Amino acid sequence: MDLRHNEIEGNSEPTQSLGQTSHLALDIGGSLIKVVYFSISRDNCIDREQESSANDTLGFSNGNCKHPILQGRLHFAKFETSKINDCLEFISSKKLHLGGFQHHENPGKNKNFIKATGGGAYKFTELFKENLGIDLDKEDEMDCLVAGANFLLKAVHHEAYTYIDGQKEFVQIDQNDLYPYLLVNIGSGVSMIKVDGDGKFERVSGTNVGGGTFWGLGRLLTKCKSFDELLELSHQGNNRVIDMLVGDIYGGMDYSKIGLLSTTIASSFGKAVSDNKELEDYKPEDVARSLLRMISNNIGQISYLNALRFGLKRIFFGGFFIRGQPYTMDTISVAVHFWSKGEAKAMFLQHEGFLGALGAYVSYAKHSIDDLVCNQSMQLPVSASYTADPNYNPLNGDFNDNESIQCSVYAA
Ligand SMILES: Nc1ncnc2c1ncn2[C@@H]1O[C@H](COP(=O)(O)OP(=O)(O)O)[C@@H](O)[C@H]1O
Ligand SMILES: CC(C)(COP(=O)(O)O)[C@@H](O)C(=O)NCCC(=O)O
Repeated sequence: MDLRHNEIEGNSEPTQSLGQTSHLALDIGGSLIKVVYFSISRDNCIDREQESSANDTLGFSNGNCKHPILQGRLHFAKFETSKINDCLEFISSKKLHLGGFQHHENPGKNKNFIKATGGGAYKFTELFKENLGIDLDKEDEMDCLVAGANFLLKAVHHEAYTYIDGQKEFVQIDQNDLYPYLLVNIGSGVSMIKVDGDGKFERVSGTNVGGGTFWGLGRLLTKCKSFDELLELSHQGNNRVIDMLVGDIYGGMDYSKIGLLSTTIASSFGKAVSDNKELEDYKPEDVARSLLRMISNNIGQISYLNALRFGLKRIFFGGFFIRGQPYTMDTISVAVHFWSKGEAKAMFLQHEGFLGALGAYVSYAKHSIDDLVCNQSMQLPVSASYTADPNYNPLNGDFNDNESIQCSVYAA
């Protein structure tokens, strides 16, 4: 299934007004390739020369102003890593790879590169070279996850939100009170990163029971052909058909002495032990629901324990496993709330799956201008405004269906 996101209305084609003005960064993960690219929505470079002559910088070889602030949008797309050729075709068809950077020291050598992170940036280096003629300039995955999260939490107005008991509430983050926090990225696997500042972090834990586990086990147990089909099934299922509840063990009663309600799951998939049924005797939707609950609950608990280790009160969950799905977020939120006795708070991110790709994108900015002959720097603004489709509700759909961030790119 083509995961290509629908092009946002309006001028989403990269324009050529100042030479190639589309920038591209990739996060090639175990399950999904995430693509972030910038394109000018209109050619209104505001020349910063009037603002400050402090910068002695390269002029634009074919632009009409030397220090433009380019108004544009950050676009997001994702592809299954197993269908990497779809991603190559997408990049090629939009000429996104042509807006790249050339190394200053070899101007004669057309050595185009784009920023990439994730394990696939190593695994698919040759494929990108052969198909698009570009080098993948690799950035560390953890660096990018943290840089992407910090950028979003500082730059995007409605980025972080809580979701519990069916209620979604955006959280305004005070930039002076952002750190420390725990970042839990639920991808194929799960990384748990204590973040103390820009570029100051430590990966403190992780688990191999992650998004790939849900997708892999779910596919085997339900015969689903796609992740979306598995997710849809889990919406319809009833986990109590298969999960053994406290009440199933205590004759319908709570085990109140240790604070367990009769409806609390005592043992995931525990009923399958005694029901004397085979897999095909269970509805696939009930299996999918129990699996989603088990994995989400497990991640929520491990996350809380790591937050407890370091006295962290805020846990931000990212990664495409979440997909803004109410049941997933509610399960994680309830787990964190229950185990922390309300001390810790689970929060989610609008751009949950694009943390790494955004981190790779902003890493262009760390190159000094001496290293690059570039069409524009990657200095992203602190105050990108989030331009959402008015009909978009993250609780119903996938973030990157028709979403983008309105932003400006400052030329150094
Ligand atoms: N369309 C999809 N196809 C496959 N997996 C998906 C899809 N949407 C969400 N997922 C979930 O997201 C996980 C991958 O999340 P992601 O953050 O991209 O991690 P990675 O970097 O390992 O690919 C998958 O393991 C799966 O659980
Ligand atoms: C190896 C990874 C960082 C790769 O990231 P991903 O592609 O899963 O987003 C991640 O899969 C992971 O942290 N796995 C868990 C390893 C552990 O048990 O800590």
